[in-house]
Amino acid sequence: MEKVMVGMSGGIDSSVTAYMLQKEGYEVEGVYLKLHNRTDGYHESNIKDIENVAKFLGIKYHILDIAEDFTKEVYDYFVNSYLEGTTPNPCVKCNRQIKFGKMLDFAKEHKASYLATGHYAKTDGEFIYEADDKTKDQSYFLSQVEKEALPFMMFPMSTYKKEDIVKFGSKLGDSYKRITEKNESQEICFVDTVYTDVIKKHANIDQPGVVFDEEGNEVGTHKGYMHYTIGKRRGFTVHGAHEPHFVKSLNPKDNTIIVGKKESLEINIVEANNLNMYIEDTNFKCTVKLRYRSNLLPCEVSIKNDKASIKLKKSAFGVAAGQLAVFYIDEKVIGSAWITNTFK
Ligand SMILES: Nc1ncnc2c1ncn2[C@@H]1O[C@H](COP(=O)(O)OP(=O)(O)OP(=O)(O)O)[C@@H](O)[C@H]1O
Repeated sequence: MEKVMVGMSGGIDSSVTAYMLQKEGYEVEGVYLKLHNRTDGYHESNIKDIENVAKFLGIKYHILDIAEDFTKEVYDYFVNSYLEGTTPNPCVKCNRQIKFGKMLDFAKEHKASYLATGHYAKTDGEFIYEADDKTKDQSYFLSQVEKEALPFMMFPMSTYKKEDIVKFGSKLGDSYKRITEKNESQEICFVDTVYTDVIKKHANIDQPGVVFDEEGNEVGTHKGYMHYTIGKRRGFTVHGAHEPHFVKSLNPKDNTIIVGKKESLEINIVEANNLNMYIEDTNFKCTVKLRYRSNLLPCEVSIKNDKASIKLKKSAFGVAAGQLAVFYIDEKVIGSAWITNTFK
């Protein structure tokens, strides 16, 4: 029997994933990653749920304490990005380094042929594709996973709707029902409220500063640059403005922000580095997502010296350095790169 290691979070998707793979005839084992050093009962509660599911299915489960790696690769990067005035994407880092890095290594060490998760995405071992449930699709977050990892990945949720998984799970017995009654996990697993609450633990974010317009005129005040991301339009003052103003850039060095009217935030060219490509081509046409919840924008990409220059067919608004540009052809992810600069 082929073995599959399932990354189990204590949530419904990964719990149903384990059930489905067992029904398909795989030998299933689970692994729970302790990603943070939390002492508030968070891990204990997740592990209890996993234990119940494991008992119900009659499977083995492991606990892997990976908090040190997670802190270094994901958490510190997240905090530092805000200090540097960029907008991070911790889930993308986690998928590459932790879930399909360290957790995959763990699965292989335990002689599993595959690592399955409850992500909403598809893979054929060569590429990643959007999931059928477009409202839950997580292909964006998976696009930095190394090409070498793809043949080992399984996403049994790929063709399902989240609501159907919840309905299905609630009928599987008490251990599953309990999980469906939990609150949905938050978007970023270590952010309980808002990102600024996390950053506050590491820096004094409430240091008022000056707001400039694009011509360099002092036009107002703000609460501290770390409160803002590109495209934000609230929480700062612009004296005498009749139209809404948006954050155009953040300057950590002197704690200033530059704001402009909507049209001044429109950009046509995006530069990105640290590429992770699933194709060999260096000049191609495709569509690109410049943040998770954005539309697919038609573009032309040219890659040179591990840098991508992305020429958009139509201008985009509020594109932030630090976010990921993910390249698609139809539903297929062909690669991704981290945004460094944008130009009109
Ligand atoms: N702490 C963890 N340990 C092991 N695997 C995890 C952990 N957190 C997440 N995963 C895996 O990654 C998948 C996607 O994570 P995400 O945080 O998006 O979960 P989710 O959408 O809330 O899913 P679930 O309902 O399974 O929690 C999960 O379905 C699970 O397979």
